[in-house]
Amino acid sequence: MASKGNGRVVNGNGLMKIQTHKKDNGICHDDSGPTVKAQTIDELHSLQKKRSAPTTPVTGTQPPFATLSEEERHKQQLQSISASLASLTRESGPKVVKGDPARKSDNQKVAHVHHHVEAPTISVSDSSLKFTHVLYNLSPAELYEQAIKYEKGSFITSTGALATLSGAKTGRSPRDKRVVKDDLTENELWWGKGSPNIEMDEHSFMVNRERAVDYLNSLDKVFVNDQFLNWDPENRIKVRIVSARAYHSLFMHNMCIRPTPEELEDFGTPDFTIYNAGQFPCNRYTHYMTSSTSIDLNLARREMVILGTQYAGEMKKGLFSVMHYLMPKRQILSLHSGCNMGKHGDVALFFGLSGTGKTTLSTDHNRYLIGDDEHCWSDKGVSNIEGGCYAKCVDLSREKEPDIWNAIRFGTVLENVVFDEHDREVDYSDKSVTENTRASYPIEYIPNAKLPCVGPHPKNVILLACDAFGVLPPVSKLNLAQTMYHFISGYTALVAGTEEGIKEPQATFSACFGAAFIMLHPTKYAAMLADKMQKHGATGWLVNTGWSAGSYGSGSRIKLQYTRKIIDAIHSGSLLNAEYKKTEIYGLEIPTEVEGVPSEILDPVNTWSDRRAYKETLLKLAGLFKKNFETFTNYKIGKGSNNLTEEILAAGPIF
Ligand SMILES: Nc1ncnc2c1ncn2[C@@H]1O[C@H](COP(=O)(O)OP(=O)(O)O)[C@@H](O)[C@H]1O
Ligand SMILES: C=C(OP(=O)(O)O)C(=O)O
Ligand SMILES: [Ca+2]
Ligand SMILES: [Mn+2]
Repeated sequence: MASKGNGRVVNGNGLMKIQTHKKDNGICHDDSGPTVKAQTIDELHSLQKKRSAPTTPVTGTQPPFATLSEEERHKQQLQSISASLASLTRESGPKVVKGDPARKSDNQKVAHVHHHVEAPTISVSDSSLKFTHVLYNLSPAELYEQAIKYEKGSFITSTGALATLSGAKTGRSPRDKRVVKDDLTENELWWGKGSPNIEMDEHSFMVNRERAVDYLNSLDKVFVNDQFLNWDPENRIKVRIVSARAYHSLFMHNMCIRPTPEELEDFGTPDFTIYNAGQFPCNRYTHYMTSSTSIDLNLARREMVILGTQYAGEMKKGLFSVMHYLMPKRQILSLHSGCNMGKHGDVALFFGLSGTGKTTLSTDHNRYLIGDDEHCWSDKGVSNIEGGCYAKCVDLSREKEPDIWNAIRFGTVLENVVFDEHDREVDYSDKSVTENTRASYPIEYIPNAKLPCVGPHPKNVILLACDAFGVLPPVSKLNLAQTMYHFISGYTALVAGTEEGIKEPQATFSACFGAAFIMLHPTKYAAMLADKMQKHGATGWLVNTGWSAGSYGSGSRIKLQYTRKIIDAIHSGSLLNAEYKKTEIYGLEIPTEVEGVPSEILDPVNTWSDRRAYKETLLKLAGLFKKNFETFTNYKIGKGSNNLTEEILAAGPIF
């Protein structure tokens, strides 16, 4: 709208606007609205987006009077990112600039403040002549736009979550994990039978690292997340994740601890860096490679390289492995467990393998959630390693798991789910893509999250096993030796291929309920756990979240509602004072009554119609426990002349 000299006003469409009053009496106000401050459409659009650095990339609207120190800080930060992306063998890396290549103005702005990795020398290859744009700590909204624009299979669901596809891999690839064996790690780490640490040499690592870095540098843009691990401020670890997909960047934004703008300003150089080039395969001619997927950990270089898998859980669990190395060095126990706290400060840990209920049971409407998967137990108490949760969503229902259901909204990454193409309602029962559908959300999406995610020493240590054989009691109270026995065993049972009818359950034993992630020998973690439980008077429990009244195929999974009642009774302390009886073979103490749970299910023998089949199955599983434990019989738990080791050996099934 323009004002003409004669006082009449012309509308945008050229027609005269009727002037009602134009008096300065202040009674009637001008309702035509203020004019915008923009001179052009582009400027107008630029006003729509408020500047909020530093979690957003540097934009062309940066004030011209930016102080030198701020510029210096940006420069240092860019240099740090450039160094991360630099090729270690070629003459130079690409030119790294911050910002989205799709936004021309950004490029121009940054172009004259950009910094090379190194000045090009005599021999220059084409790769060093291009720019790689760095999308640095983008916000969820920006990452949504990137994903939807550029990543096939990205959609917004009816509740606002970002649905993505992880590609060919919909779960972790533990057999493709490699750890660099050098003079230090050779002696420090757990190698050999049962260990997750499959060796590779430094040179092969560098081949894969170069491959990942070259791939990332060949792209127009990469995502960089600078974040933290561990809510214990004294033991916080700075991590950088370089990735090629907005999906990966948003996933890590949710899963790691999000820095405040101030913390990001002072981030400096990371303690650990992940190069995720998951879309690109490793070269199978590279020594130690047995497939085109490789997840490589180099503790000396503090780096991890991912090739040939886009499953995002690989990054989260990869960092967890790093914590399993770093924390015990500081006398801190790292735990594959969920953790929550009651109103009176009573903390419970939930150990268990994938799918046994850590996330489901630690997310409890009546308690504060400290975390669902990865924790540290130090002399001060417990702390969550992560900033988010990663829930299985197969058969998720609003009624049974309302808090997880409600957390699936804007900002949440929904992996591999199936939804209606029009209204985008997710069908959580649909396993067309995979059974391992997942939701990743920031922990504060759970209404009673405990922020900061720390708590006092645990009172209860709950070991979860999904026993598809249906012979373990729904709950047993454990003494310390039994807790150690079951902790080192790390039992659960998987149910094989659901489509092809009924199959035999498959027993899995995974030391410390996380053999895929531990770096040291299991007895190191077990000794620390025993020590801490003893010192702080924690009680151990074994909870079967699996089958009852028969094995998988004839019995059925214990109702979540009953498991929750059992967990409630543990938390309240009422179960500690219940009446107990001892089971045969396993010698487990089982309660005769738990409020809200039918008493007949508490002893599995009562639920099986065929008692002989029960006994056979019980013995079969006991045999598997025994066989698995053989590898540990030569190890001593803890130092000194304690007899815990012998007690632990005697705490397993006896027959
Ligand atoms: N009795 C039960 N206790 C715990 N979980 C159960 C039970 N019955 C069914 N479930 C289901 O099992 C799955 C447990 O998965 P989750 O909590 O994500 O495991 P984890 O975090 O240990 O990997 C969830 O889908 C949950 O709904
Ligand atoms: C992310 C994972 O953890 P969990 O299944 O224990 O939640 C995983 O095992 O890939
Ligand atoms: Ca988990
Ligand atoms: Mn979980």
